[in-house]
Amino acid sequence: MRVDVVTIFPEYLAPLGLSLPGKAREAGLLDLRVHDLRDWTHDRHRTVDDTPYGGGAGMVMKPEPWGEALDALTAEGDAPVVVVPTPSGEPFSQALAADLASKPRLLFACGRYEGIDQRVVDHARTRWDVREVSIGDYVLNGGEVAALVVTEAVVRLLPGFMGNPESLTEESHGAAGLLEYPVYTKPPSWRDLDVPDVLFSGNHARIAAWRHDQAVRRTAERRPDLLHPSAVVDDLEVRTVQ
Ligand SMILES: Nc1ccccc1-c1cnco1
Repeated sequence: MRVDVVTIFPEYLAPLGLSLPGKAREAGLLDLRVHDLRDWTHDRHRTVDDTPYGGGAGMVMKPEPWGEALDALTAEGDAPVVVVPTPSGEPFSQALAADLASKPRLLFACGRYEGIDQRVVDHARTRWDVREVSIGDYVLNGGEVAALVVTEAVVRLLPGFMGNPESLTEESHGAAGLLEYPVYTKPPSWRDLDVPDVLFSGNHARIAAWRHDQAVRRTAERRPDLLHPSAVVDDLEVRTVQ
């Protein structure tokens, strides 16, 4: 997969060179290219923003640099899915991560200030698959953090990336659609807190059943919205109030 990130803060994306995505790059699974939007400006101050039409606080990112950047970056290679992080976007989810992981190329357009001139997105939609994506209902200063989040969630799903793809099924929001069960390691007792006996039983069917039950209970307690209405947890019957 090729991932292009266009930003006025390229150094913000440095963490992508570390850990998970870094490993993916070494393995040749990820071709990551970070670009400075100001490379597509032509004035002495390398201007990327201006005051908003209609008045109001803050500045808006000018369309011209974005148009030139997208033109230049899409002149070669696969047509990208253009991912625009924005608080007004569709909520990012594991399902969306899986969808994006199936694409040959992503191009993140990271906005700052009060946002990018709407015509950039409108024009991009005439040429590419554009996904406006929110990583949550809170305010950030720009799209770079969201690009880091989405890239990590997508890259770890690439075939050949995770050493043990089985773990993808049991983690929170994995294939099982549940939160993950509690995990333990040595020592068997720590500050008077003991590891559940079932995990020492050696009975793999019993351990698997206990883990599934813990995952369902935890999901019912913390995220009943993830459970189907018909799910029943022992004496806990999860109902949705219509
Ligand atoms: N708040 C923001 C400001 C700029 C670009 C993205 C965001 C964002 C994305 N997901 C939540 O917020």
